[in-house]
Amino acid sequence: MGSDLIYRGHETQPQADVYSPKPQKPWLSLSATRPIRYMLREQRLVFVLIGIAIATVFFTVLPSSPAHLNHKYHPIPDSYFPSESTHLTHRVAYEHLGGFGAMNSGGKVPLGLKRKGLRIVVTGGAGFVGSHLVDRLISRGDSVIVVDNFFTGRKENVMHHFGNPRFELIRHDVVEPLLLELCSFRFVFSVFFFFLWGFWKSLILLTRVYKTNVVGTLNMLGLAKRIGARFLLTSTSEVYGDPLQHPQVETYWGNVNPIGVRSCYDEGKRTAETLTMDYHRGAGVEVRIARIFNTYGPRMCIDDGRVVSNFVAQALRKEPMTVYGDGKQTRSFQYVSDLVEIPASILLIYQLTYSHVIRRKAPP
Ligand SMILES: O=c1ccn([C@@H]2O[C@H](COP(=O)(O)OP(=O)(O)O[C@H]3OC[C@@H](O)[C@H](O)[C@H]3O)[C@@H](O)[C@H]2O)c(=O)[nH]1
Repeated sequence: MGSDLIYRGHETQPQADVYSPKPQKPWLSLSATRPIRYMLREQRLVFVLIGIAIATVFFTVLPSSPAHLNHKYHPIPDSYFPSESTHLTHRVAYEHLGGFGAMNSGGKVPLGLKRKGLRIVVTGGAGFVGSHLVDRLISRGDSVIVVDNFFTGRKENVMHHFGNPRFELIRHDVVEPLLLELCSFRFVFSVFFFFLWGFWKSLILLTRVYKTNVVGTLNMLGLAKRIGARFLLTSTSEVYGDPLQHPQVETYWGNVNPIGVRSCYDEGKRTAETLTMDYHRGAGVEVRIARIFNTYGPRMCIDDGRVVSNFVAQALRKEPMTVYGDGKQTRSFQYVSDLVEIPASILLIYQLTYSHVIRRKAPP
């Protein structure tokens, strides 16, 4: 009976924790429309529309790069290539926008930001002109890989860059292929093979001059093509040979003796120019050719046989200066630091819409 005294009132209480499913809501419930109603109520929609309008104006009305950079192909102007090349079209710098061309090509570099350095391979970079170019490139913030076999180049010309993380030196002869793996970078190549008459005078070395200019240029063009780099050939005024026209303009084809004593250099550079233009026309490699005239300055070899070094050496030894021939020949001379401003700036000119032969020559 005791059990009768037990309170059993709870058995009659409603079961609060019994599961009772909520009624199904329609698919587009009130909670789903709540943000919309909020936006309408708070007039947020106006701000959203204003934002979209600003973005539209920014990305469509204002071009991301200057109009002249939006063209993919441009004819080569007649004034530079009066032969069959005038009818050809070719690629231009800003097609390589994934690489170094992207750096300054769009005109949208925020004010105050420094230019991103280029990655440049300079062959012959330990030589007279090459080392001055390397100095110039490093000083403006570029990264440089010098390739040199030290035939005429000297380690002392670039030693002051040792330890700089933006400088590398490779002992290599460009006559052999250079299998650098440079994926994801866009390098620029400068090729320096200058003719030092006092040095290259034996038969074996004269044939070597030709081979270096031709096979070396071919190898470097192949590398430039493989990695999608811009290529600068440093050519020479000697492609005009013994010119019949003064001053020489880019459209003048020269007067070269193919069997002359210095023809290995003249013809070697002429072939190098031919190869450069063939890689441009046939493979779309973007190229520059700079025809450099008589250059002097620090790091010249005193015995390289050129007129400035010869005269200086003879003056220092208090010997008479030797004037070859009738002495009526003329030259334009330039100081090396003036010269290297030109290739350095060539590499930066993204606005150039055609490959360009640039003849660097001081006024006579
Ligand atoms: O002792 C000398 C040396 C040279 N000369 C004359 O001086 C003139 C200049 O001769 P250089 O040997 O200095 O050089 P060049 O101007 O012919 O070529 C030079 O400049 C262009 C570069 O591409 C060449 O690599 C470089 O040799 C020539 O007419 C030469 O006959 C002399 O009268 N005396």
